[in-house]
Amino acid sequence: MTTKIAIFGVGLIGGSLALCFKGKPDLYVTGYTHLPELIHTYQEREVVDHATLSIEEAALDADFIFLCVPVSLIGTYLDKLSHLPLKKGCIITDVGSTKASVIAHAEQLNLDSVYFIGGHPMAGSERAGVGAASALLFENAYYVLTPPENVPQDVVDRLGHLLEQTTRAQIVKVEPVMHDEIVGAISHLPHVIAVALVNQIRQYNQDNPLYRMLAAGGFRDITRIASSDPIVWRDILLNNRQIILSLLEDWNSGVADFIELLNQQDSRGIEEQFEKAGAFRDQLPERRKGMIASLYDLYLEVPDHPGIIGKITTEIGNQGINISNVQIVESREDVPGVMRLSFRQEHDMEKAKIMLQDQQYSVFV
Ligand SMILES: NC(=O)c1ccc[n+]([C@@H]2O[C@H](COP(=O)([O-])OP(=O)(O)OC[C@H]3O[C@@H](n4cnc5c(N)ncnc54)[C@H](O)[C@@H]3O)[C@@H](O)[C@H]2O)c1
Ligand SMILES: O=C(O)C(=O)C[C@]1(C(=O)O)C=C[C@@H](O)C=C1
Repeated sequence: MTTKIAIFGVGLIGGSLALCFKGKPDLYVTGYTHLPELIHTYQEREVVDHATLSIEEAALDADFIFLCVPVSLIGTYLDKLSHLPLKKGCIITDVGSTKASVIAHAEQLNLDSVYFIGGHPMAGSERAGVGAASALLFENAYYVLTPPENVPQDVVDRLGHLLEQTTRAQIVKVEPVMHDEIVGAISHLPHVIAVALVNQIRQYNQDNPLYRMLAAGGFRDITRIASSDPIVWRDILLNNRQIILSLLEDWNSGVADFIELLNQQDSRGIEEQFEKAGAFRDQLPERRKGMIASLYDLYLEVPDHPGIIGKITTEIGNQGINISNVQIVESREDVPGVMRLSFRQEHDMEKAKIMLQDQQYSVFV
């Protein structure tokens, strides 16, 4: 019998889940979007079996519903679904980066013979949208589930089994408030710090462009996540604000400690900070999945000619090479624009590189 899965919000996470489910025996994936223009994109990229603008069409006969929209919209869609005659036994879950408020919202609803189980895959990227989706995103990552006590174990197992089989992630159960505290510290706080740091340097750079020019590995390593989606992160930070505010107080006291060490010229104290941090960081689990490696990037300088982007992408497409994402990284009047082409397969990137170099483009990986 076919298991029907509805995905609301086929972006980075929803699209990656869709790619994990699609094509597996007896699974049928429907993608819901509120934007008509995205229907075509989903079909073109073949991420779902069917795409629709109708909540009812996606949800009414679904066995599983995944809410993969920004955090502030999860409650809105839960409300809408709670008024529909969903299939008996349907499991609704979400992928939101915060859990306590979502669970509290679901508990207030009168869900009749359907279940809500909170979820959060601990994998992602600074990229957004279906173009960045990858079937490999969750491989070996932890996938948190926060099942309410009144949901029977066999129902939780049904969701866990589907996810383990298709995403190859490892399921872990965590209580919602503890989830928000821990994820606040290891994910939300780092995003705030990265953004504040980049904005600090951005201001210095306004007076002296050497800042950006000389920025090397250290700055890039600590700031990748500063390029994350503003709407997704606005929602996460506002939703988890009490916990993040308290974490920022601790952060301030860590900064104050450093100021003191420098004021005192405390060499041993500074060494100790690095020693303690290094010892802890070295114990982090090995990278557990292919997140960034799931996309292979090629950069090329493009002259400022109308239609140049279409020309390049069409020529690559004509060679049978699949591009996963296209982005203009830089466009100023006095320098050529830099175009980033992302590929899911390394051999696609290599083929495109050779083709573009043959055409005298300046290409770098
Ligand atoms: N980005 C990450 O690294 C990451 C990791 C784990 C979980 N999450 C969570 O996953 C969820 C989705 O984030 P994402 O990174 O995939 O973002 P995304 O921007 O790539 O995808 C969001 C999707 O929601 C859709 N959407 C936006 N407004 C909508 C509306 N009003 N109605 C219906 N659909 C709407 C968008 O069209 C898009 O398909 C968020 O709740 C986020 O907290 C993100
Ligand atoms: O690797 C990244 O780019 C991410 O932002 C992934 C990340 C994280 O902070 O680790 C971001 C948000 C999530 O909810 C889970 C994972």
